[in-house]
Amino acid sequence: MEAFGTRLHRAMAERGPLCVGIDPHPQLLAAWGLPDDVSGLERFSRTVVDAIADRVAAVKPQSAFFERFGSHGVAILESTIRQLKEAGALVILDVKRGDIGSTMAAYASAYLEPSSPLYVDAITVSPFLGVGSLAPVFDTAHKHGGGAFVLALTSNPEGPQVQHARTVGGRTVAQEIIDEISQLNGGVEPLGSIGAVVGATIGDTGHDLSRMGGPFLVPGLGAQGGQPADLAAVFGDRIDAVLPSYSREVLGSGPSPAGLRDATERSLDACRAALGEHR
Ligand SMILES: O=C(O)c1cc(=O)[nH]c(=O)n1[C@@H]1O[C@H](COP(=O)(O)O)[C@@H](O)[C@H]1O
Repeated sequence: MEAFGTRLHRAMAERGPLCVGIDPHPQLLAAWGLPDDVSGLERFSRTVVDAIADRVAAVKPQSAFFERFGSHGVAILESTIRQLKEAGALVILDVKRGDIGSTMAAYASAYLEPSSPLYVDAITVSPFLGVGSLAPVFDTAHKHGGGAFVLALTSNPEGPQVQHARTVGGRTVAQEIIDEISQLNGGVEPLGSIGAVVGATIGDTGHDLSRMGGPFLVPGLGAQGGQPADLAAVFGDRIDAVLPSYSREVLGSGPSPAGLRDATERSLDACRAALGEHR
C-alpha cells in the first residue's frame, strides 16, 4: 500500500482539505429522531456515509460512540469503515490509544494490520506514556502504508496544563512530541505519514511546527469555537499540511442528506478560503 501521507496529500488535492467526524452523540441521535440504540447508531452512520463519504478526503469515526453499544456497536463501526473505504474516503479512526510494549503492539495490529476487521488508514494515538511507547504503531503503519496522528496540542482547555509544561531540557512537552514526530517523518515528501493533532482553538502558542513533515489533524472547528480564519496564526508556513476536521458542525445539519452535503460544502469552502492560497 502506498504511504498514508502520500495518499492523504492526493486526497486533499482531489477532494479538498476536509475531514468530517462521525460522532453519534445521544443528543444528535435524538435531534435526528433516532432511538439511542444500535439501530439508531446504524441509521446515523449509514446516512452520513451515503451523504458525504464520496466527496470528502477523510472521515473520522469516533470509536467511543460505537463502543458505547458493546459488540453490536463495534460491528456497526466495522461496517461503517468498510462503507467509507468503498466510497473512497480515507478512514481515520479516533481511538486515542496509548500503552506500552506488547499491548501497544496489539492496538497496532487491531487497527493497522490489513487482516483486522477494524483495519483503517490511520488512528489517533496518545503519547503521554512517551512517544517511544508508540513505536509498534509507527512500525505497523510504516509496513502497511498506514498513518497515525499523535496528540500534541489538543483543542480542550485542560490540554495546556500538561502539553505546555517544560521538560528538563526546557522545551515544552508538546514541542518534544512534535520534534520526535519530525524525526520519524524524516523529510519524506510531499507529506509524512505520522501526523500531529493540533486544535484550531489553541491560538499562537509559540510552538515551532515548521519541521513536522507530517499532516496536522485539526479538530476544534465549529462547535468548539475555532474558525478557519484562526488557522494561519496557529500553523504559519505549515498551513499546507493542515487537515481541518468538523463533527457536530456538519452532523447537526442532518438527518437530511442535502443538509449534510450543504454543511460539508460550506465547511470546505470556508477551509479552502482560509488555506487556499497556501495549497
Ligand atoms: O483527536 C481528535 O480528533 C480530537 C483531538 C482534540 O484535541 N480535540 C477534539 O475535539 N478531538 C475530537 O474531534 C471531535 C470534535 O468534535 P466536534 O467538536 O463536534 O467537531 C471529537 O471526536 C473529539 O474527540
